Amino acid sequence: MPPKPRKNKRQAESDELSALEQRSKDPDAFATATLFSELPLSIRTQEGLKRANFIELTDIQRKAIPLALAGRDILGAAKTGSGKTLAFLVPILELLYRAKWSQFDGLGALVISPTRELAVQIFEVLKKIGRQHLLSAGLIIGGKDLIIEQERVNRMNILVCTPGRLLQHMDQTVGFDCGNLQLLGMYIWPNCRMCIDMREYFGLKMKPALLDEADRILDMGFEKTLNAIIDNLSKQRQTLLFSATQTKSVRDLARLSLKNPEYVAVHEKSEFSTPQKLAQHYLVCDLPQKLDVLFSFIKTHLTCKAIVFLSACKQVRFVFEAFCRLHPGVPLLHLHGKQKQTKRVEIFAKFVSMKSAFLFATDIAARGLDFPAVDWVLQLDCPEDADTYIHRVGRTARFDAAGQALLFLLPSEEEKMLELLKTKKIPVEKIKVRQSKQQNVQKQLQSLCFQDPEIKYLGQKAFISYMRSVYLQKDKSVFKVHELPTEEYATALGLPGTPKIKFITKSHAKNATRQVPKEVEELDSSEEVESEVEERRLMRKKNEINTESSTDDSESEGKGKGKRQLKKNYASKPHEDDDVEEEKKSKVVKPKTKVDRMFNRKNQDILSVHYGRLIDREGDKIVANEDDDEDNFITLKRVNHELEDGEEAMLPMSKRQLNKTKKERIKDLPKGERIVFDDEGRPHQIYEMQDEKDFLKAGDTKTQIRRFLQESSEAMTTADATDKEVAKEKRRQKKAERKAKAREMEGVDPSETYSENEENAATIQFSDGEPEEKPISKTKRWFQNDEEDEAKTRKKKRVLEIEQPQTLEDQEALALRLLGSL
Ligand SMILES: Nc1ncnc2c1ncn2[C@@H]1O[C@H](COP(=O)(O)OP(=O)(O)OP(=O)(O)O)[C@@H](O)[C@H]1O
Repeated sequence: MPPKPRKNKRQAESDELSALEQRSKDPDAFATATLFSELPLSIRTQEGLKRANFIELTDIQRKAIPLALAGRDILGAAKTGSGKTLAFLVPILELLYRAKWSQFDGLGALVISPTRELAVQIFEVLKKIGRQHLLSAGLIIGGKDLIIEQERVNRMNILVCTPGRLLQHMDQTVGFDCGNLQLLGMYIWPNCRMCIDMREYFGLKMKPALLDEADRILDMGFEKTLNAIIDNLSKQRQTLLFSATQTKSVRDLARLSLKNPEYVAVHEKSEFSTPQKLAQHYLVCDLPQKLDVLFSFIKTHLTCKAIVFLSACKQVRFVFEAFCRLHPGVPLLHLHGKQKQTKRVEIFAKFVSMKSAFLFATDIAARGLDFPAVDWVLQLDCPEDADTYIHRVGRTARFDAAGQALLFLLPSEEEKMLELLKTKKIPVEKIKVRQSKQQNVQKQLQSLCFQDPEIKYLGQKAFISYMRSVYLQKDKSVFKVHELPTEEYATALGLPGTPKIKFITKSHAKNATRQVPKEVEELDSSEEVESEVEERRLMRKKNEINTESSTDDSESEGKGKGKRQLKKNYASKPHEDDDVEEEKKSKVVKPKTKVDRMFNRKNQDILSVHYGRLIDREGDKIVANEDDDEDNFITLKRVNHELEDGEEAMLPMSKRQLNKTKKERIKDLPKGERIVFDDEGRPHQIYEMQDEKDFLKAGDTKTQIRRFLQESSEAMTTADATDKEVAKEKRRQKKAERKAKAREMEGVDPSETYSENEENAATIQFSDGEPEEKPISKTKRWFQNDEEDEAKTRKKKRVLEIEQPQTLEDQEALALRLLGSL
């Protein structure tokens, strides 16, 4: 008897699996493979890859996939854009398929991504190549409906997720079980303190797991999260770890953590660690000229697609908002960690789909994200280190494409940064800006700041954020905060004055007067970063006119002495505030008038109001006292240098306020008042006491009491009469309605008679100037005629007058009459 076709199919599948199993045992046999079709992959995977247009293997894929299919742990290193995602997604699909994984086996593979964008991206690739498989896959990232996820998560075989959300499900979702997990994929980025934690995790706790890209973004909070996640997972896993940067850390990871891992490094023929088709340039430019050069670049590259990296969210916001108002002639976008997740994903998708656009971004966009066809990567602010540089430029020249990169360096950064790049084998070529092509946007920015307090506020925050980011950089040989021309930079941003930045409290002043600390870690928690916005130039002008002295200033001068001393010691000459210097030299307190103080206060108000009103443009979140660092979840750029919450003064404050302690400031806050509202909604103080003299003007107390009683009783009588009238009217209306209803029941058209309120019973239409009364009636349909109307009325009028039956006989008679009438 011939076998049933279904059995045939099953048999064929099982034959295929055993053949694949057999072929996978010798990974060396695929050392020269160039196509996916040459690898021992199932027909389903082959089909998925073909449909997604993945035909040829990249180097890392050729080396890593056969090893992973043979069940080996892998530590891979390959340049950005070299196709590492497929190098771990293909084995996930294949290994689960070979294990005949079904919906009843639960979760088989987990890919943990540090950023939601990256998770979305991986999931998209997985969907493409896995469409022929019967496995279920889900994306669980923060910012989505947890309940919906909870309903589905238990049915998934592969999950791509972010760590926080995964842990949430582990804690809260009933039945969520990772005990059967075969593969764990994770983006762990070395070259940071997280790597040290990761080494411990993998070295001491983890058995083979599937990992992808080691790097930096994970924050300290992740340490605990990861710990908790790992505890929940099964111990039977396979590890594949990939990194774009071949750091010692990755090798350490291999030595310490994995059992006999294969170290797969893809060294292209070129001796450089960045893609061959990537042309890399740098230019040296003074800080105040940076925006001019950037704007000129945009104006001369209107058809390009580019990413501009800046060091802080607030800088991104300022440059984006300001440049949007300057209308450069190309779409501008911005992406940073303070935006809501949905907005970030939306912007990401928008930029992906655009042909020409400039995206201003923080390092949130530097790693892992695959923006197709990016022509240029500009680094307006110097990257933290050479690895960050590699990741940033890796957003262009991806896979087979060509790309260009331009790094902006300050004169003080040039020498050391170039050294760093050289040690990492990154070839960069110096270029010069053609002065004839350079535009000056300083005047436009100044006028923007003058017209729009929001822009001014953002500019001030951008200034402070930039300064802070430079100050917090670990490599002080590259980043020299004291060499920055602060005043010129503030002017270049269009600001009317230089926001004052002090990096230390009075308590720290004595120690700090000697030298600038080399490492920021040395500073203890009492360290304070203060920001104060001063309209110095305007104030100076006003002071010249008016010479009235002010006690306010002398006070703040005295109190602020320590800080100024500090400033002197910290800041280099160009950084020094001219006004402060002048004041010090003359030892005379500059006078300030009442008007000046009012102006100052008024301006502060404007800023506060605008700060509060700052638009939630494109989903940006503005949180008071928030840090400049990226999204808490994904980044902690310099973990050890984190400033304490609230250290940065967000709202502009007067000097006197700044010199007060927190307690004193709270004391100064206005006390609340109790207010009562009358019937008309007018506010009144709870006790409105009148002055006695004024009170007696209206007569003595007794007379006033009598008058009050009389007036009150009169008012009450009038109110009583009105109430009665209203009640009477209501009764009359009700009566009329009842009567109308009764007539209707009797079959009489209520419009034929006038009710007591006859004017309400009919609508009045005007024709030929004469009012004409027309009874309300339903508009006739197109198929109705007058005869039908009459018939209806006749039918309605056939009402049986029935007397209430008293006895059984009466009821019988009534029944007969009713029957007879039908
Ligand atoms: N075999 C292939 N054939 C064609 N295109 C490929 C292939 N492998 C990867 N790509 C494409 O190359 C680009 C980069 O791939 P991928 O994002 O996996 O690189 P990566 O090494 O993970 O980069 P990064 O280190 O920046 O995260 C993607 O657009 C991807 O679609």
